[in-house]
Amino acid sequence: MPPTAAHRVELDASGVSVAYQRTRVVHDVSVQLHAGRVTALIGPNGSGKSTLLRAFTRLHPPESGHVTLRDAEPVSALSPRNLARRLTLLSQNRQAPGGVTVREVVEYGRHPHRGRWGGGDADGAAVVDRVMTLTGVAPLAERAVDTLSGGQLQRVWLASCLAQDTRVLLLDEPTTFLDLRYQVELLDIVRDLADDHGIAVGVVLHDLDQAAALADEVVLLVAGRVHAYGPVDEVLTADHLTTAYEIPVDVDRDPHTGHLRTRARARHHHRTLTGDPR
Ligand SMILES: Nc1ncnc2c1ncn2[C@@H]1O[C@H](COP(=O)(O)OP(=O)(O)OP(=O)(O)O)[C@@H](O)[C@H]1O
Repeated sequence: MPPTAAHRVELDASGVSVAYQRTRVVHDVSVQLHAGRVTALIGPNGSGKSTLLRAFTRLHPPESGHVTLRDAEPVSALSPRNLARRLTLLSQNRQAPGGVTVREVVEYGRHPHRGRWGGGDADGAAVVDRVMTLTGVAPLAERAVDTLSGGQLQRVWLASCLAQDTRVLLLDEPTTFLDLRYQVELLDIVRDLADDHGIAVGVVLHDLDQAAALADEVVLLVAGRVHAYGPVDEVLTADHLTTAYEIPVDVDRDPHTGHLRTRARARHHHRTLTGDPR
């Protein structure tokens, strides 16, 4: 179902273009993230997904276009502290700091809610405990983060983002490094945050079936431009995906879940079917 008036716009990106040095890699992209909705950003490697998320947070300010939050507040005008109260980004390849515990990293997520001298965050301890339990990192609380596995660390970063308690949650390939169980659990957590807490989620995913199962809307980027944008069924079509990924993609519906299912056709399928021994 398309977003309704009940789904307020939490982040509105309009005509956003982004460049590295002089090379423009995102071209005139307009996307809205709505309260209680999950928007998946998909597209081939290098199509601009991460760059776009970074532009939303002004880590990489757009060269043109506008990014505004609820009530038309421009992201560019907010103080770092106010911005950190409004949106958070779980980015790829964060480096684990040395000599810091899991609990300290998660507590760091509360920084925009603390007063100048570190006090004034009455809910902080409860929020930190809650998000550590939610993400399954509570048993690791006193471990040094630089001793964790990739998947454990990814969940700590997620907990730290959730501790920020923002209306907009941006996730860049959050299932990377996670084993099967935690991939499913993370996607469940994200869906619950949208459904139960009205969070607006923008998430970069490479797994198209995960996007189909999780998202309400999908943005398909190709070479920095929006190739298709809309409800899952309208974007995850064989035509769009075959054009975007330049490989034949079949789409059908999982009879058990009702979600769309995608399958890229490899050349060896053809050889197997035709009995070609090469
Ligand atoms: N720091 C940088 N300096 C110069 N060019 C960059 C930089 N970071 C990314 N790019 C280029 O910008 C384009 C978009 O990259 P981006 O990382 O946003 O794509 P992506 O869709 O997230 O890719 P992937 O799926 O591989 O993570 C690519 O051509 C990339 O090479």
